[in-house]
Parts: sequence; C-alpha cells; structure tokens
Amino acid sequence: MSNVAIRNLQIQLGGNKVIESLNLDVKAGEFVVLLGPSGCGKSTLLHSIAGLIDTSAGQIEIGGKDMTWADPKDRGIALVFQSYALYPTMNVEANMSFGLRINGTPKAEITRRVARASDMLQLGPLLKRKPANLSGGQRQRVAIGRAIVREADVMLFDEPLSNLDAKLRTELRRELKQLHKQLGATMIYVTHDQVEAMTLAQRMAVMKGGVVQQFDTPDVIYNTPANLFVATFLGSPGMNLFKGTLEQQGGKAIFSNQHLSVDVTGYPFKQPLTGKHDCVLGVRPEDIDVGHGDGVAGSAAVRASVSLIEAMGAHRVVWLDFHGTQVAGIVQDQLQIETEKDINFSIRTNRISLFDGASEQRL
Ligand SMILES: Nc1ncnc2c1ncn2[C@@H]1O[C@H](COP(=O)(O)OP(=O)(O)OP(=O)(O)O)[C@@H](O)[C@H]1O
Repeated sequence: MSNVAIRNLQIQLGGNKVIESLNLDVKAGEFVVLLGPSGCGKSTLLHSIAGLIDTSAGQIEIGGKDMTWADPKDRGIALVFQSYALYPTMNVEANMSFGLRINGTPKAEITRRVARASDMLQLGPLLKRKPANLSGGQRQRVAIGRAIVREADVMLFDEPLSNLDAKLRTELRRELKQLHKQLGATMIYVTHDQVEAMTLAQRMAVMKGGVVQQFDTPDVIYNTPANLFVATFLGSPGMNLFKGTLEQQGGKAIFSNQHLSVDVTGYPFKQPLTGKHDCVLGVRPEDIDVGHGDGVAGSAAVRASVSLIEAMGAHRVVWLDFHGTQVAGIVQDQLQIETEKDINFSIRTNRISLFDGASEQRL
C-alpha cells in the first residue's frame, strides 16, 4: 500500500493552464474519487499521477518517493481506462497475463495471479474467450483484471464504468468496492457521475477549473458543501437556492428576501455575523417540508403552487412555483398532492447551507 501526495502541481497543455497549484493527500489504502464536470482536469490529474503527462511544476510522491519524473512502469501503479483497450486476437487469459509475460514474470507466478484475479472478478469460465465474445461488463472486468494481476500498490481508474448501462454500472460499482476491501490497494478513481462518486469514495475531491473545491467524505461534502459550485454540483434535483440578505435583528440572525424570512440563529456560522450581507440560502429538496404547515425545526410555512409531480417510485419530487422560482421538494409519504393547486412548504432550518453572496463561499 502506498500513499499519494501531490504538492503544488501545475500542468499546462498547449498553453492552457489545466491544473493550478493543486495539493492532494491520498492515504495508503484509501479509495479517493476525483469528481467534477467535463473539462475540469480530473483525467489530466490522474494521468499525471500515472506518468502519462508531464508536470509543469510541483511534485508527485507515491509511497513516500518522489515520482514526479519517474517512468510510468516504475511508479507502482496500474491504470484502468474507460475504453477497455483489450487485444482482440488474444483470449481473456492472454489479455490479463500480457503485461506480466512481457516483463518476464515466471510462469507459475503468472498462473497464480491470473487465477486470483479471475476468481475475484468471476472470470473463470470466460478465460478462453476472445473479447469480441464478451459483453461490455465482462470486457471491463477483464480490463480491471489486467490491472489487478500487476499487484500494484496504487490503482488508477479513468471513468471505467461510463460505457456500461445503468444496471451493470451499479453491479460493477459494488464489485469494485468489494475489490478494494480485498486488495487493500490505494485507489484513485475519476468520474463525473455523482452517484458513483458518493457510493465508492471514502473521500472525494470535487474539482472545477483545475482546482480542488472540496476534499472530504461524501457525507460532509453533501451536507456541508464548501461553496455554491459544490452545493449545486451534488444532488438530484440540485440544492434549492434563495437569494436574500442576512442580518442581526434583535439578537437573532435572519435571512430574508421579498417572499421569505427565515430565522437562522442556530446556524453554525464560521465567523460571527456582523452587519448586513448578500447571502444565498441553500436547502436540499429532502429538507423542504411539503404540505405539512410549519415544519418541526422549520421556517414558517409559505405558500406555493404545485407545478409538476415526478413519481420516482420510493418518493415523489414535487416542483413548486414560488413567486416564479422553481423549488423542488421530496415527498416520501402518501400525502395527497395535485398540480396547479396551492400548498404550504417550509424549510428545515437545521439542514440549510448559507453562502456569501459575493464570494459564494460557505458562511
Ligand atoms: N493536449 C491538450 N492541449 C490543450 N488543452 C488540453 C489538452 N488536453 C486536455 N486539454 C484541456 O484540459 C482541460 C482538462 O481536460 P481533462 O481531460 O483533464 O478534463 P476532465 O475533467 O477529465 O474531463 P472529461 O470528463 O470530459 O474527460 C480541458 O479544458 C481540455 O480541453
């Protein structure tokens, strides 16, 4: 097991600053996910750890050794790509053992490692098949198997499940998590899929524009997003946002705008509140209490018109037109709700996020 430490990393590609002064500490044996929208630099970061991209400045340490300029094969890493990149003329066994054969690993050792990996991935019955005769999920298992046989300390995954259908993705996701437990290897995994990130990561780094916006456990990031970008990037539907001002009124902290006044005195402000601020109040849809009058720990109920109801099976997403703003609420009970009727909603104030209106950082 190796840790991965990235210090002040800078990467320029074709005159573009893709990564700027990035720091990240991945502990030995940890499963870390790099999450962000397309073009945020997550693949570039992963490829720089693998040694496939030169860094412009900074340092990459793997297992306590400076690997910034080390050859990819000397870094103790294995990389799994989105495209399986299997050799079409070789069967599964040959595909998995290829790298070991060319670096002269003894035959008995190759057999042991291939048997172990195919056991873990349930590839035993498929060892003699060619890639053309495998499903997408099976091909990706072989690609993962090829990485496992290297017995690398650090495994890097570049969106490995994004070519698979939703059901297979869920299955392989569970297998990957299991695999991480069995192998104990350090894993760094790139995805733009928030569900994948939330379910796989012990910690995740949310990136935007080559900069890590927040690096923490999925729970902390979901419940206490560091800024507006992170708040809106995670969650489906996304966090509801209300613009307004924040000020002290008679010993209380009050968020208000033209249509809403919310007592936020209990909010764990990082800095004591002074003066009057532009502010954005964020509430997750599951923290909008629909139809129940005043919430238990909530704001005073306000009225809105139901514009759309989406049945999701386990719950309903109810879209409320609140003075022209669409507010999403999640309803888990059997409450009777009809479109175009008015209904009350309130905000569970113990679950809100507040952001500075100008800097967009969490207050
Ligand atoms: N060779 C290159 N020359 C110039 N710019 C590049 C080059 N390769 C990538 N970029 C730019 O670097 C940025 C980051 O790319 P990267 O592939 O790391 O993003 P990503 O977050 O992995 O996105 P995706 O999810 O779409 O793969 C993008 O803006 C991209 O256009």
